[in-house]
Amino acid sequence: MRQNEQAEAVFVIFGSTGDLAKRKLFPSIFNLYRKGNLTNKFAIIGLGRREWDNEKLRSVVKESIKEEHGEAVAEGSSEFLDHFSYLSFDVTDKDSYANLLDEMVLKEDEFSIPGNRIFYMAMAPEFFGSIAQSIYSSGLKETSGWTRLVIEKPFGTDLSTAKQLNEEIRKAFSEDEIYRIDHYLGKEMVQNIQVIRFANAMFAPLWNNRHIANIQVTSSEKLGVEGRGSYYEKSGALRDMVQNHMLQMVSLLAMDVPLRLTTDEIRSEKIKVLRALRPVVGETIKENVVRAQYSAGSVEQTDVPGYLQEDNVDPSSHTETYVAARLLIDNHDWAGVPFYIRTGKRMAVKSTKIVVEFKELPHNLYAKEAIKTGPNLLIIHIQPDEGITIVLNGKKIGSADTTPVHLEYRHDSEDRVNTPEAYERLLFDCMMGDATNFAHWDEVSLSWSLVDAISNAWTESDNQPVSYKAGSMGPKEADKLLEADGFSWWPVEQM
Ligand SMILES: NC(=O)C1=CN([C@@H]2O[C@H](COP(=O)(O)OP(=O)(O)OC[C@H]3O[C@@H](n4cnc5c(N)ncnc54)[C@H](OP(=O)(O)O)[C@@H]3O)[C@@H](O)[C@H]2O)C=CC1
Ligand SMILES: O=C1O[C@H](COP(=O)(O)O)[C@@H](O)[C@H](O)[C@H]1O
Repeated sequence: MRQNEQAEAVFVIFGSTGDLAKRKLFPSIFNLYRKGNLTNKFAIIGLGRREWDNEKLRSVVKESIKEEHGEAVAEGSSEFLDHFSYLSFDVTDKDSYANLLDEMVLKEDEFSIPGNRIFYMAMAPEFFGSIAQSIYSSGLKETSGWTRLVIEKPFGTDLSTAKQLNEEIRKAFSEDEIYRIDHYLGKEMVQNIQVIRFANAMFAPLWNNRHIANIQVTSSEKLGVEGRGSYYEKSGALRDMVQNHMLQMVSLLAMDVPLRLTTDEIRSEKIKVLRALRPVVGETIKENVVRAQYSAGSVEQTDVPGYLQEDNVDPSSHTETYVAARLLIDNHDWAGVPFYIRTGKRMAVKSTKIVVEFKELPHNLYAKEAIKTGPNLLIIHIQPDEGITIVLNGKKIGSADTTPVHLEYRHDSEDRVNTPEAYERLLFDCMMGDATNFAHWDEVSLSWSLVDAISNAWTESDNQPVSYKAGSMGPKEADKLLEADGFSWWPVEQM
């Protein structure tokens, strides 16, 4: 994150009494304040239907600070908490917006804020369009400063609903005022993908189908649906993770070198990748996508129910909790290189990792029948550990044999103390007007097209999810996906 830059704005949180605000937004805003990335010229106006008052909101914010930083820091946060106020507010009631305008003007005056306004939609997506239009029609955008709209996921449930939502918000905000959150784009090591690729002479020339055999992107979770059964039933892993986080990582891995490190140039290269992704349609679904659902099992020695036994889940549901896919990019650099992605809930480990497997040398003197050399790998550890590993072949000490040598760089705990969390980084970028790590509409619409094609092919072929045991690394069908190409998943557990 850039140092010595400070934001001055009123920040309106629609849904400030909810889970996201408490767990992610309040701690992130506090961290920005603590690090000096907010001046005293800021105010947070929290909205929700509950009959809270300023004191109640401040006590919730204080509690979230305490959970992250402990009692002493929370006790010393009163100056920060003074910037928070609360309005009981029903987003469907037009009169509420007039009260909000009064409150904003009051706060701008109190904290000498130069009219900059951020509207953060931390609410159920069905409200996004109408809130944006009410912001516009109630004059909340008429200010001497800038206005920005931050939108949480999910951005639609398919291409058609996403288009409709986009049209609604575009009536009130221009594309460059809209910040569509994908929190993976705020993760330290996701942001590092571009640096690793574009700032290293040892990778840049090799980053193509002449030298790379395949790329594997895994995001596995130990958690189940955690009380979000009704949302997840309609979403499944395909819409919940693939449409956004997984395809964003694929586009960062496959994008061409941008002309400059500007928002427009980077986005335009990412968009080209999404345009070149081969749609998985009709019969090709069977060889390219695995759809699965967890059955009862054990995660960390604790018995857990299967998906069908979770609360608010239809006991005969066909919703997938796991997806693995082979994606192909039809362009000059990537033709013939499979990008394998997999994501699932209730798996053996929480791990997000990228493994880039390089092609073997055409003539390797050391690759003899008895002595096998392995491929070179670049592993990007995104979470829970952060860093990179490069796997090379070296000589086994005292022997003529070769052995894999791991060169590791992991962020140690000292580095990580001051590492901003994804939301903190993204909030700061939004305040600074940097939309690079937010999804442009073209990215959203292209990824929905790909996901809709998969979803339609599943429906047309009456494809049902296969089963995997909770606590495993997914179904055997996902292994076969790679075996068919002569590859296998690199383990993400011990790497
Ligand atoms: N929680 C998370 O970890 C994540 C959440 N998200 C997204 O963030 C958004 C919010 O999620 P989350 O915080 O979990 O949801 P919650 O259900 O916890 O909170 C919903 C919020 O919306 C408010 N609300 C609902 N209806 C109205 C209304 N008519 N007028 C005013 N306020 C209303 C609620 O206030 P009240 O109850 O006081 O009316 C509450 O503050 C969703 O889009 C979700 O997909 C994305 C990633 C992660
Ligand atoms: O967007 C989402 O992401 C989380 C996983 O995020 P992570 O940062 O913990 O990897 C996932 O649990 C959730 O279902 C999904 O909506």
